[in-house]
Amino acid sequence: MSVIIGLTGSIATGKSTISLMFDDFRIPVIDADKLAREVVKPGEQAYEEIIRHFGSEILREDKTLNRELLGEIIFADEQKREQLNHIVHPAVRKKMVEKRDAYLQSGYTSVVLDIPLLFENNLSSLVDKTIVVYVDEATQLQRLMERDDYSEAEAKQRIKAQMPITEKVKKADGVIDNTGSKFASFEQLEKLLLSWNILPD
Ligand SMILES: CC(C)(COP(=O)(O)OP(=O)(O)OC[C@H]1O[C@@H](n2cnc3c(N)ncnc32)[C@H](O)[C@@H]1O)[C@@H](O)C(=O)NCCC(=O)NCCS
Ligand SMILES: Nc1ncnc2c1ncn2[C@@H]1O[C@H](COP(=O)(O)OP(=O)(O)OP(=O)(O)O)[C@@H](O)[C@H]1O
Repeated sequence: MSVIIGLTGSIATGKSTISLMFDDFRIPVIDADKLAREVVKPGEQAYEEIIRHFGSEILREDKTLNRELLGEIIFADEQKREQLNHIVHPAVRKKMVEKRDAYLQSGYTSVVLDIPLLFENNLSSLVDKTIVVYVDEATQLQRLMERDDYSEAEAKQRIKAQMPITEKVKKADGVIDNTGSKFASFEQLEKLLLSWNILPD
């Protein structure tokens, strides 16, 4: 029997950090953020739609998307964020399902979908179990500011664009508290997978 794991959390709580650890269990990970970058490459349908909605000012000189500028726009304006989500999310979802099914067909019995907005977008039906990567809000803010060099205001704006991490914890089947060391988080992941009887493929 196969198990699809939905890995989520809030911005900068450590999803990517935990997702790398699945390598040790030989469980493949499908990264929604990565797919969201692929579907907006020049020539893709979502790329054309973004230009129609946001204008060609949203492009860099080399015609690729100016992600920094688009981020500034959509995290400051909920309506614009919804417009972008409406363009990008269906394409990401389609690619995720295709990749998930390809892994299952090739014999993997466990697959991870790393989806930042899993609960916001009601995507629980795509997975069998959910893991939320948690850190307290002060740690989240500090790690986000350090990683992306954001001001406190910029970081808070991005945190506010998602469901609070405490709400996500309530919805999770399993929680990894990533406030401590990466090794402590790895141990929690290992324990969780064993408790679900998920062994390396
Ligand atoms: C606005 C964009 C261009 C900014 O790009 P940038 O390279 O700076 O950030 P990146 O894509 O690495 O996202 C970083 C984190 O921001 C958060 N985030 C991204 N988009 C959103 C959104 N629409 N709503 C809430 N949080 C978001 C996620 O936690 C994500 O992990 C980009 O985030 C984007 O295209 N967002 C829309 C697609 C989306 O929702 N992606 C997230 C999951 S599919
Ligand atoms: N246990 C930890 N101890 C110290 N730093 C950590 C730990 N886990 C993650 N970090 C750091 O915190 C930052 C955020 O982690 P990461 O990029 O994995 O978060 P994310 O949830 O994937 O973010 P996003 O939602 O933006 O994709 C990174 O700089 C990472 O190196």
